Amino acid sequence: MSELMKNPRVMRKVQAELRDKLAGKPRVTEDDLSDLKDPNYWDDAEVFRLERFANSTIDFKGMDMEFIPFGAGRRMCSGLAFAEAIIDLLFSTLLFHFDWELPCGMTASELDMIEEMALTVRRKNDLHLRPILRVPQTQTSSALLFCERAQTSSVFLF
Ligand code: HEM
Repeated sequence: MSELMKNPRVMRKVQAELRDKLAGKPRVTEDDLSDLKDPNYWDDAEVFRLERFANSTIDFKGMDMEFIPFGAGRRMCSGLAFAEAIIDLLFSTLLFHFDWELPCGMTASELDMIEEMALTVRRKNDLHLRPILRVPQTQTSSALLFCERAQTSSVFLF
């Protein structure tokens, strides 16, 4: 907002674009902004399709501006290397050893995806899952111990 106030030309441009697009509407809703990932850069921009990154040369470390999960520039995430290592290890461990079920016969289409805006965007409601052990461990890891303990109480809070 500070930058927009300092640059009235940009402020006017953004406002004109919004007012043109939302002409006649009483307020802005999330649906009105659904094309903010830009379909010029992403096929099916609104679809969760992890494969899109499999053979991609797009850099997520702040070099390619269409994809900056850790931000970019001087104030970008200083935990990037740590997060990258931990998330790969954690998710690979969870997905390798366990299948995952929604509780009480709930289907994927019934799963609520409501988000809550805070310092970061997160799920509004906890994700309750049931882990089913498929590949038992041969060595103890803390992630597995956690899941195995959760498995005994049948519901896993994520
Ligand atoms: C998936 C995991 C993570 C994501 C997606 C993420 C994302 C981000 C983003 C988008 C920013 C703001 C960057 C900007 O303003 O341009 C940020 C800042 C920051 N992150 Fe992360 N982050 C993650 C994990 C972590 C971890 C594990 C740590 C610490 C161990 C960490 C420490 C920080 C710090 C200290 C900043 C502030 C940097 C500054 O303002 O100079 N982050 N992060």
